[in-house]
Amino acid sequence: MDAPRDTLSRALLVDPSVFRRLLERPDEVMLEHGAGGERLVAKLRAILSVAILALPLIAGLGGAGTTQTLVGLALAVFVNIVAQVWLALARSHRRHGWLPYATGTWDVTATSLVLVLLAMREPVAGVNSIVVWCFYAIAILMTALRNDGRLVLYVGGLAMLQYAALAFTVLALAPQPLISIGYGQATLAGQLERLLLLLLVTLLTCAVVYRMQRLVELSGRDGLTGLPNRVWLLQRLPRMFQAARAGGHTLTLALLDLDRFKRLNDDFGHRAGDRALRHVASHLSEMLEESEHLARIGGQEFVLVLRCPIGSAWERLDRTRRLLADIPFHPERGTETVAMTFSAGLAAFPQDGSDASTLLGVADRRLQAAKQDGRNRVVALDR
Ligand SMILES: Nc1nc2c(ncn2[C@@H]2O[C@H](COP(=O)(O)OP(=O)(O)OP(=O)(O)O)[C@@H](O)[C@H]2O)c(=O)[nH]1
Repeated sequence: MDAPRDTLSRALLVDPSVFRRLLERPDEVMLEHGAGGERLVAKLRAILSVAILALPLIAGLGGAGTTQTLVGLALAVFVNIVAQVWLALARSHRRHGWLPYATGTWDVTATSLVLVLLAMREPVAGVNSIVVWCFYAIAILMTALRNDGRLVLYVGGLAMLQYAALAFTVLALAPQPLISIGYGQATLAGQLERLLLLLLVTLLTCAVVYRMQRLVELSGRDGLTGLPNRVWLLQRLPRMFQAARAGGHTLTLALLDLDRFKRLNDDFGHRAGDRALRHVASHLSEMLEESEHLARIGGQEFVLVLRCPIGSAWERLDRTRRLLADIPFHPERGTETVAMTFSAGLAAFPQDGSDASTLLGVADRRLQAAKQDGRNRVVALDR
């Protein structure tokens, strides 16, 4: 399935993995930011549509016929109504996955329709107007605000297809040569250049979206262990809670802190401490099941999000604690082994709280109790 995509991306001198990533569904946080981008685009469209109302009025004052002015006015009102509908949908609380595709289709098709109207009056105007043609490029560029590579490729592809159909129809049907004082001469080479420019704008917009996705991804990773970090966790937790509520299942948050980690750093140095953190991270990762997460939220602090009730979470984590303590860790070559242990506090969603800060607060209280009780233990209940 990937072979044709890979060939295409190689032909465009793009790493196939970049192309594949652009065709993937962006993660929830990117889509959430993209919904904000959709609102911004909807506002811009609404403002631009109001400005379009002035065009038939100016034409009327400039001597255009009454019918022509009224038709222009009716079209401008229609454009405004549609813009207001898009704005209302973009502002609604529910996120509509189809909305960016519908508005992208509208932006491109509205541009094509204006060019068709121009071409009906004067063929060369339809294919040589710079101002109207630029709206294709604007429609493509605006997809960058929605953070979705699939949308950029769709809108860019649609713009190229519609413009190619219009340009070749006009070139084939209109009397030659296609020339006018206001719009110059329309040639096949000129039209191919315009299509190439649309392709370039699409690829550049793809590059912007890809880089943005990479930046978001990097900002959510811990450089030492490669695990998700605090930012990642806090952004995703509300969605995880929503999904748990919808599915009617319990989640357990575990806040873990390595025991006497300062001593390990002091005795063997920071590099040994870093290796210990990676050692613990890889061991904790092994206990995760599907749709469970492990994040490093601070120096020697980790959070586990487990998809099970607090009782089974306690059993699983306590088993992991005992196993970790039994695995020999060599802080340095030739030195004796050190037992790595941790203390942890658990909190259950929705029983102990229904938001991240409450649950982390409860888990922290229990973690502190575990430390006070002598460390190397998991606490699931308040004393
Ligand atoms: N090597 C290394 N050390 C870190 C990192 N982040 C934090 N630390 C160290 O972690 C240690 C944390 O020490 P404390 O907060 O006093 O806690 P502790 O020694 O683990 O003691 P308890 O939590 O009470 O068991 C400090 O020495 C920090 O310098 C890191 O990324 N790498």
